[in-house]
Amino acid sequence: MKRIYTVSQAREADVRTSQLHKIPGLVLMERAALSVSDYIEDKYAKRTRILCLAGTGNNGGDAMALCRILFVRGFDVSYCLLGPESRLSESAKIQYQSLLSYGLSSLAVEETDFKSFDLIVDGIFGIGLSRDIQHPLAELIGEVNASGRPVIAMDIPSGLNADTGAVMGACIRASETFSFQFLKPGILLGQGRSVCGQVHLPEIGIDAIETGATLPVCLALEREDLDGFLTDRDATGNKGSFGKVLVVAGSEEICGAAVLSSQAALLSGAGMVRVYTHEKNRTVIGTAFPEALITTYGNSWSKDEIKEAMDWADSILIGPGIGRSDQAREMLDFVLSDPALPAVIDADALNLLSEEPNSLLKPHGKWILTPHMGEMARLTGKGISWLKEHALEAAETFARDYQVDLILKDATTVTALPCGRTYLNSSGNSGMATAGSGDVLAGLCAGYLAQKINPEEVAAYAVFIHGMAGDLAAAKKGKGAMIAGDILEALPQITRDGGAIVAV
Ligand SMILES: NC(=O)C1=CN([C@@H]2O[C@H](COP(=O)(O)OP(=O)(O)OC[C@H]3O[C@@H](n4cnc5c(N)ncnc54)[C@H](OP(=O)(O)O)[C@@H]3O)[C@@H](O)[C@H]2O)[C@@H](O)CC1
Ligand SMILES: Nc1ncnc2c1ncn2[C@@H]1O[C@H](COP(=O)(O)OP(=O)(O)O)[C@@H](O)[C@H]1O
Ligand SMILES: [K+]
Repeated sequence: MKRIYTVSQAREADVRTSQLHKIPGLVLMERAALSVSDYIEDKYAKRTRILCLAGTGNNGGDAMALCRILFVRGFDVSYCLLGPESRLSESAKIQYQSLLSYGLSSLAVEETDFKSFDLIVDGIFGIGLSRDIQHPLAELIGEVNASGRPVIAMDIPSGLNADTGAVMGACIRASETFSFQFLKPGILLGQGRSVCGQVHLPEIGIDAIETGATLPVCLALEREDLDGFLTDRDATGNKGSFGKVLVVAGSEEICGAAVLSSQAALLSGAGMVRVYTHEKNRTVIGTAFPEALITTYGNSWSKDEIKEAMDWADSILIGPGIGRSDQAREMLDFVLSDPALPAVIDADALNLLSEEPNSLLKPHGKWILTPHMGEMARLTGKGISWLKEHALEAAETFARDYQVDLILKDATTVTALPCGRTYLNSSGNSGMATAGSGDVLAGLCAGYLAQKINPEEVAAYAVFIHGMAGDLAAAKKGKGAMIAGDILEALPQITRDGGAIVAV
């Protein structure tokens, strides 16, 4: 599991390390530069022409320290200092003076042809970027990007907001990013994934900070974390003991969502799935998914029937394809009046809730909400572009205010828990932007909930596994051709192998 630190958390960790362990910032800077120079030495020949672009802050200090180390190691390296000497931070000034002592002075940037270098190092801005980049640096960044040369970004590509992933005026498009010690949210959110390239996380000796109510922990799951998630299936278990899922899905006009979500619930390992749907769907669901139990309603639905199904179930999923009719609203109200049943609330159920979000405030147990950005916009009244720039904050606030697990689906899905812990998902790909993909995720969540597998963290793990299945589907079919059924089909490939879950 990787830690993700916001700018203020990264700064707090730096200060803490310096104060508690008496390690000066210069030592951390040296280690940051060493981690990149070791990498360059492994990957590039000594004749490689390298240009380090250095701003006046500590990010520039990192780049100048790197320039010195590479020079001492025999590389053909130069640097451009992008700003007056008078603006240099304390540590950057020391790095600059050290370079001068080796006889290395800064190239004049206006006379520098970026194309004449084989590798460019971006140390213009790091986490200290505080406003939009403007002329002339914005044009310079454009020229670096247009040069077509590989770029290694120190800490974060210059111009990327480290907290949100928004591009601030202009942004370096890096082929590789060395994020020192901790990931930053902006590397995964917003434009981060498209401008960071391959991300490295070198240890440079910064202490992890203790995090509490004021500092929520943000994490990224990795494949190894799944080892402890799915426990061995009890050899003596039966279909009743492996969890029963009630899926309230589909309506008179819509059927596919019910099939996809209920199949995902069963493929998660749950013992039984019962679909509660409109009678018109019985034949289609029975044919497409003969393993499902099916209970149907017609023009009117029966409270007794759905209550009986809820009493039977260990978890419920409500929403995919239920529409926004009065009937759907009544069913949703009834289902949510049972605080004991763990529930996944998806799709149309979220749209219905957005008409009266206060109903989320009534007492409840485990509720997982799975909005995409459009549904989140309706739930919160905020615009989609605002939400995209504030995904982390929006998800954390919603989870805390309504005491629900909030899965905010996007290219990088944010899962926020009411306790303050948040996950940014790193699996998955753009091929998953295909109709029905979200239904599969909702079914997975309900399936794991019914099995009572690590209920606290189940939402984040389901998102990660869903993304892994999407990656397998993309490998097999291609991102353009894969459909939600391919994600379903890939789920069984994520299997246990000697205690470790591996994608085969
Ligand atoms: N501390 C540690 O222990 C370690 C820290 N490390 C490194 O330090 C980095 C953080 O360094 P930092 O705080 O000095 O900020 P940095 O990103 O260099 O930029 C600040 C300068 O930019 C300026 N500026 C901002 N926006 C601007 C704009 N749009 N256009 C123009 N100017 C703008 C700003 O000016 P001001 O806002 O004050 O006017 C200031 O002069 C971090 O990312 C990592 O690489 C590593 O060495 C590991 C150990
Ligand atoms: N570019 C992308 N990269 C990774 N995952 C994506 C991307 N686009 C969409 N997804 C994932 O695909 C799923 C789409 O869900 P949703 O929008 O609810 O689809 P639907 O309503 O059609 O089922 C979500 O889990 C989302 O995180
Ligand atoms: K940078």
